Amino acid sequence: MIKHLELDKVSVGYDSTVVVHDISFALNAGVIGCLLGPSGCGKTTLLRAIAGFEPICGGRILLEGHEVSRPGRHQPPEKRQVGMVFQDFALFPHLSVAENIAFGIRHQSAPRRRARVQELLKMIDMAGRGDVYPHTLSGGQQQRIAVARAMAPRPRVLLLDEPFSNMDVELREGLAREVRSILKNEDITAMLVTHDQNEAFAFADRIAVLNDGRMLQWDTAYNLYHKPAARFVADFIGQGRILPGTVLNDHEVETELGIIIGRVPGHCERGTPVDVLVRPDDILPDDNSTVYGEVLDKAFRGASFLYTLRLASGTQVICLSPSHYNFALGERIPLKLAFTHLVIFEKRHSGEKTLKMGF
Ligand SMILES: Nc1ncnc2c1ncn2[C@@H]1O[C@H](COP(=O)(O)OP(=O)(O)OP(=O)(O)O)[C@@H](O)[C@H]1O
Repeated sequence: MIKHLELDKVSVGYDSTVVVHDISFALNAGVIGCLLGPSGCGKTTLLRAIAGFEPICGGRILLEGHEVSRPGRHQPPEKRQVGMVFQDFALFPHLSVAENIAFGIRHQSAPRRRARVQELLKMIDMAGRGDVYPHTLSGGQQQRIAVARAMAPRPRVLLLDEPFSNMDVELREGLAREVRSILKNEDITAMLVTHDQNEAFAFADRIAVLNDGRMLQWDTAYNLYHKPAARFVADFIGQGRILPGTVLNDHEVETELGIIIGRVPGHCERGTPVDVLVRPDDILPDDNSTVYGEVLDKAFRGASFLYTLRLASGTQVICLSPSHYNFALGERIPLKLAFTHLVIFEKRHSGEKTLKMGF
């Protein structure tokens, strides 16, 4: 399988300050990746290095197997055949929708150009609207046109820098899903930058979680949620709380809620104190249980309630339950464990080192 985009220990800096350290991952043809992380973690810097706008100070970047960046040498952006989509669409206001899409293929023959524009208009669900001007369209329509324009020359890789962050929150996920299916339709290899995990989950096949210029995990959305490789990933992705526990053996951890079964890393001996990650879907109300939590807060989500519960020790956990369990604030509710993945970390006071999680 050809690796369309490959980063091999890439570091990027400004002047003498390195802001992105040792990043390695690869995208096969047609795969959509994402750089996800908080503000200032280096996402845009890395995307700009892939596009060729920033030189790198360590490692190598390869496009379709060809080296395009290494320290002291890099191919300019216009030679890389990389498409870019930006947050502000950057459409040309004086050009029609069709002319915007045709911009990157203006050197092709008129019949080829027309055919490609019609094909893309159809793909973005705007067939017959090629003559209108961008300002008459919604933000979502304008962003789909920006994507079509970037796709027109069939780039090796399409890079998208926070393309949905100008949209209303309710529209973002839907648009991310729509654009994903447009890219998948043409088998485009792409890389998205975002700080919004819902967008990342809706859009990407593989996600790199970055913090402070370092990549902590390169994985599927499912694994980032259920098998976080570092405490930061566990905190940043999804909701969850930490429950103190004690290792009993290589497959059991004892907690206040009962014994949790999973794979415990080999170096954790019996008696090791650990922090157990508890997701809202790891706990359920159960009338037959003898362990209780007091309802401190509840949020109605239609099909479900999200309860914040205080256990007897004072530890708080979150419980996502079907909405027919309608408990009152202050009520004590019986709970059972519904763990499918055991994720444990060394106690905070021993530093941020992650125990390889068991699951
Ligand atoms: N042109 C520049 N010169 C010097 N430092 C820069 C420059 N651009 C970014 N930085 C620094 O590099 C680090 C990473 O910035 P970058 O913009 O890549 O982060 P980001 O994750 O994309 O953040 P955001 O989500 O806020 O856009 C930050 O500390 C930032 O201050």
